[in-house]
Amino acid sequence: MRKQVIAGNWKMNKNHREAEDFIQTAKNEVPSSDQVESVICAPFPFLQKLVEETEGTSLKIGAQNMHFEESGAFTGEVSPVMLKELGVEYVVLGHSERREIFKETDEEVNKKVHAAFNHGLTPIVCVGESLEQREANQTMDHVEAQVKKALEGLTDEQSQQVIIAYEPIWAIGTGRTATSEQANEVCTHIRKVVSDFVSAGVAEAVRIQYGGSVKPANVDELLSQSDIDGALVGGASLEADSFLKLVEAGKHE
Ligand SMILES: O=C[C@H](O)COP(=O)(O)O
Repeated sequence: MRKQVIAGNWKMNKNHREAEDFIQTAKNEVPSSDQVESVICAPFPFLQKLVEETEGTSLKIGAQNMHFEESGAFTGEVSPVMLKELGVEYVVLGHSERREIFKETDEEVNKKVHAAFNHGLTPIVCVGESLEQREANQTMDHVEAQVKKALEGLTDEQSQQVIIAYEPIWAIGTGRTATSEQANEVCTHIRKVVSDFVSAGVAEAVRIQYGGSVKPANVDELLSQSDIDGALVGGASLEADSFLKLVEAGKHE
């Protein structure tokens, strides 16, 4: 039985007060549970405060990106060492917005995954196809290539700890969710890719999230699918009530 992971990705939203209000409401409501792990991935300026506020609770804090180098002349970047020092535990890597807008490559994502493990951070690695790729029947090949490159050079144990987030780009922030069957079909394929590329044991244990317009109204059906082990949520993670409903759904799977 895999533990569900419900991760909120706030993207570039909220001010300090709003972040604080969210955490005050959510931190004691998030259950300590064997069934579900709860994470909020916040903008860099809020991380220190959020880590402090959630200490001793079951709500964990993640970043939304980082550089793969420990330090150096990389103006505007944040290193894994800095995140670890703050007490951040997770980091979203290779989100489609990073890949599309900031031109991140599969190679960079792989370097970041290695850097995350070198510094004790759990990577949430995003993969997913565009609408054009889906319509051209390239979804499975595209996602397979992204997963293999992300896991390249990892030990089996590290591969098992990676959280893979399948996010079809056409379903992100559009209100257009993949059907639970569409989402599960790709997540099942990802598990097979991990099985062939790493091992059957790792594939059985690795957690695969779905992301793309997940909300309280559709989360139960998505999480009930055989190969979906949680959700990476943008819009519906911005309000504490809504995030808590998603966590509650994860607890019941
Ligand atoms: O990281 C989260 C995803 O990009 C999904 O965003 P969304 O739930 O607003 O569609």
